Amino acid sequence: MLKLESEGEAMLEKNMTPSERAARAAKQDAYAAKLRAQRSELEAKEAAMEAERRKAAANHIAGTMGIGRVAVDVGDVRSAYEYEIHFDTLELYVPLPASVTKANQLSVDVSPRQLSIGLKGERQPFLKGTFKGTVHPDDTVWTLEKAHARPGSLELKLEISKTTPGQHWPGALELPDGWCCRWAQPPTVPPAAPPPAKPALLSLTAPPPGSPNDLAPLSALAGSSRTLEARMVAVRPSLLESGYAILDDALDAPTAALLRAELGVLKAKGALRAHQFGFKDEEAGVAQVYTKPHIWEAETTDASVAEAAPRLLAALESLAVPRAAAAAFPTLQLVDGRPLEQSAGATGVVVKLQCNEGAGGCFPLHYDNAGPPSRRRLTCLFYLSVGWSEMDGGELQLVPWLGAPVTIAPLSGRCVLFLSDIVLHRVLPCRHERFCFTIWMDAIPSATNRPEHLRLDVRTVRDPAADLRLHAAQRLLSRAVYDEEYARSLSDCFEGAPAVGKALLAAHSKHVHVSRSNAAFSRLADQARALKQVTTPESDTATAATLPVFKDSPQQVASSVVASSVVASSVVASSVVASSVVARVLALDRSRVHVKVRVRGF
Ligand SMILES: O=C(O)CCC(=O)C(=O)O
Ligand SMILES: [Fe+2]
Repeated sequence: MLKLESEGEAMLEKNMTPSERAARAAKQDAYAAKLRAQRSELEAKEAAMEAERRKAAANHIAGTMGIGRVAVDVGDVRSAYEYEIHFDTLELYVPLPASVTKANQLSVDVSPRQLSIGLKGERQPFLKGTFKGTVHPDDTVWTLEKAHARPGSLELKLEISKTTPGQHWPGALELPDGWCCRWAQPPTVPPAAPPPAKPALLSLTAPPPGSPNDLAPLSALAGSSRTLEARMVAVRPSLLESGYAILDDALDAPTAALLRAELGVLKAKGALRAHQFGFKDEEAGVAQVYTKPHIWEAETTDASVAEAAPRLLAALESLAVPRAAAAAFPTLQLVDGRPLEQSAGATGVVVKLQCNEGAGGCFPLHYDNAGPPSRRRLTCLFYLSVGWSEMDGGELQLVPWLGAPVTIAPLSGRCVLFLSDIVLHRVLPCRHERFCFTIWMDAIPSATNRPEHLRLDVRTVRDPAADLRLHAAQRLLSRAVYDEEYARSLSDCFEGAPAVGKALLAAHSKHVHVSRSNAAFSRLADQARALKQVTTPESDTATAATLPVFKDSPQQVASSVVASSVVASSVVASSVVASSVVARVLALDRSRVHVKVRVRGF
């Protein structure tokens, strides 16, 4: 019964008949019932909405229309990718290796169930997974954006349409078991912080007190091959575009000193043997084995090494150079040092330990892969000469095809990488004992010495500089083009063994003579020689005088300008970014200035 509030209503009720009063009460009851029904309907609706909201909130946490950061064990990388799931799209944000600056470096493959993202030319993608729902691959947009969490670097943004809008997705991608991002780089380093002055790639920690000259603990090297890989990735453009790259401080000072000491022990124990090489004397028609003066060597597989320096072997093994190089240069199709299938114990990797005696030990011009049966693709040299000075000699000289020779001091800790079948090189005479080790890495069988690398159709070579710059067929022309340089390097190296030197020189001249009997070949060689003379500064003559001190005489100013342009062209020619360039005037005459250029901070 409704309570009557107003005085007027009370008066009305007083004057009503009983039947009127009953009818009125029924009407009021019906109205109240209707109100109650309406209220409970409203409450039910609100409850349903609240349930919806709670469900949506629960789903949000589980990933539907949610966002997530997927942390995977990727070494230094904090997250593999981030995602946002919207009503009808999935957005992924994938951090990229520092080497990626353009979208066309990436290979992005989207199928209805799978995603794979990698660097073009690399065998393995760095991110792959199965979508937690299905997508329209054709309705996918991907762009490179500045990574909001890592200033200075880029990330890949993918917008992918879900096939069923509004569908619940419990996350974005299912990653394969044990998946690991292969390009690990350190985004944890705050971008504003200055990088460490010269981080060493590979470091054996200092020996614990009381165990001098101990190479343990090698566990300190765990992860250093990843650092080496990252530094190799950074020089990949230089290696692939100019054929060589230089990594300074690849070994830190204590590590280099320890390795050098171990090599010294090997030498002292007689575990290094004199360098020998086979050479077929065409006149005699038989292959002979000769000894190269003042060069002592051993391979790490030699029993003498395992016996004399077992810790050295363990240390070299721990540096994991082949694994890092195979991962950093996938287009070279290198083996990675693990035993090869079907070839009992062979790995395709050779590690040579070397000592050049100071009595002039050197190497004449050669390619490390001169043709079959060699499969060498990458040469990695590590120098160990503590306190090297210019007086000591023993520089490695690379001769990029028709380009300016690059003279590289064997500075302790320095690593030089070059393509074994494409970079002609020699070692200048040593005036001081010099230690180093070389790691040669083979490529898979079909990757080197292919038929087109072993013959030269002279009619198809239009521009001998450009066409053969990175082509192993340059080896066929090399002796004719660098005739005098081969001869000079042979004389330098066999000064102490004149009979051998004479035989080698005669064989070289004969080789050039025979190949030049083909007129087309000879023309091509001359064309290449002409180009070589244009691009090769005469850099290894006369006495040094420092360049930038000249200020007063016009001739001196002019010489600075000429020298600077030579410096600039050498730097460009060698595709190197230099932090400092030292140019030295070696000789000055009326028309030319001969400069020696040293580039630091590759
Ligand atoms: O000692 C060097 O710097 C390089 C040696 C070399 O070229 C070789 O062993 O093939
Ligand atoms: Fe070599």
